[in-house]
Amino acid sequence: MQPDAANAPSRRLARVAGHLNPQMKEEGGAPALRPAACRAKGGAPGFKVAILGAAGGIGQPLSLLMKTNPLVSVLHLYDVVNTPGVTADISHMDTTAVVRGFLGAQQLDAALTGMDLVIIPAGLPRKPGMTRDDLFNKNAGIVRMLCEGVARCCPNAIVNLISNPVNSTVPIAAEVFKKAGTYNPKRLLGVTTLDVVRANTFVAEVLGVDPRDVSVPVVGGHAGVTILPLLSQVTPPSSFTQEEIKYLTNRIQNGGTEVVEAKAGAGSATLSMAFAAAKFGDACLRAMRGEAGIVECSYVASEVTELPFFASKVRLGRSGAEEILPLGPLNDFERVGLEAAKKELSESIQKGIAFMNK
Ligand SMILES: NC(=O)c1ccc[n+]([C@@H]2O[C@H](COP(=O)([O-])OP(=O)(O)OC[C@H]3O[C@@H](n4cnc5c(N)ncnc54)[C@H](O)[C@@H]3O)[C@@H](O)[C@H]2O)c1
Ligand SMILES: O=C(O)C[C@H](O)C(=O)O
Repeated sequence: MQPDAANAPSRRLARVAGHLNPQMKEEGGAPALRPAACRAKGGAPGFKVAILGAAGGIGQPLSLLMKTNPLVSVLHLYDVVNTPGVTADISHMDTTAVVRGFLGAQQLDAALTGMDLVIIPAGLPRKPGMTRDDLFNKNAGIVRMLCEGVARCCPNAIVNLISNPVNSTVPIAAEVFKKAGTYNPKRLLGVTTLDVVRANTFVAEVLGVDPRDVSVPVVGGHAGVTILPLLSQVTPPSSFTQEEIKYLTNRIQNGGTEVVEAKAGAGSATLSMAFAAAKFGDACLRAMRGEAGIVECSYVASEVTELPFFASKVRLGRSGAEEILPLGPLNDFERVGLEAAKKELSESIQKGIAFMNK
C-alpha cells in the first residue's frame, strides 16, 4: 500500500530538523539545537566567518551584526560558555548566513576549520582603575591558545584581533603564527576601528556636522597616549583651535576609560565596539571579495616607524593588509604625540614578544 502523502515522512523536515547536536550541551543541561544546515543550499556564495568569544559583551552584538552581513554565508560562534543559547537565538534571524555554535576547547578546531575570517573578542574586559595592560596576564594566554587553533585549522584566514591589550596581543599572535610556520603579516590585523569611530563622532560634534561625513585617521596603537588622532588630516579639511585639539585628543585617547567608568564595574565598551568590529569585518570581507580602494586604520606589522607594529591607514585587499600607507605630514603637536606613543608602544610590543619566548 502506498503511504498516504500527508503521512509520509517529510525529507524536507528531516533536513530542517537536523534535530539536536549532542556534542553541544550546556553543563548539565539539555542538548543544544543544531544549526539549520538546510539553509546552506549547497554552499551559498559568501565567506565563512568565526567569532571567538561570541557569547561575551562584544561577541553577542557582533554575532548579530555579522549575521546581517550578506557577504557571510556561514557564521561559527565559539566561546567557553553560553554558545548554545546565543546560537539558537541568532540562528532565528531571517538572513542568509547559516549559524553554528561551538562550546569549549574541545570544539575549537571544529569552529575554526575552513574559516576565511576569524574575529577575536575573547578575554577579560577592564574595570574602573585598570589599564588595558592590567589585562595582559589573563588575555595573553587566551589569545595564544586561540591563535594556535587558527594556525592549526585555518592558517590562511584573515584574523581581526580585538582582545586587549591589543598593543601586545597582536605581537603575541604574530609570534604564535611564526612558531607554527604560518605567519603572513598581511593576514593579522589589530582592530583599532573604535578609536576612529569615536574620533569621527567627537570631531563631528565639535564641527556640528554629520559624523558619517567625517573621517579622522587615528594612528599608533590602542591604549592611552598610543592612540594618536591626526586632526591635521581630518576629512573634510577642518581647522581647530589649540583648545579644541587638546580637548579632542584627550577625549579620543580616553574614550575607552570614559565607558569603563560609566559602566562602573560592569565592563567596557561592547555595543560601540561591536559596531566598530562589524564595520571593520565588513571592510575586510569586501576587500577579500575584490572591491578596490578600501582603506581602514589598523594595528599591523609595519615599517611606517622603526617599531615592528604600528596602527595606520592600511589598504585592504584579497589577502588582508596589502599596503601600509605612510603617516603623511604631521604638525608639531602630532610629532610630540608620536614620540610619546612610540615609547609606550615599544614596551607593549616587547612585552608581547617576551611572553611568547620565555
Ligand atoms: N580593540 C578594541 O577596541 C576593544 C574594545 C572593547 C573591548 N576590547 C576587549 O575585548 C575583550 C572582550 O571584551 P567584552 O566586553 O566582550 O568581555 P566579556 O567578558 O563580556 O566577553 C568575553 C568573552 O570571552 C570569552 N572567553 C574567555 N576565555 C575564552 C577562551 N579561551 N576562548 C573563547 N572565549 C573565551 C568569555 O567566556 C566571554 O564570553 C576584552 O579584552 C576587552 O578589553 C577591545
Ligand atoms: O577601554 C577598554 O578597556 C576597552 C576598549 O579598549 C575601548 O577602547 O573601549
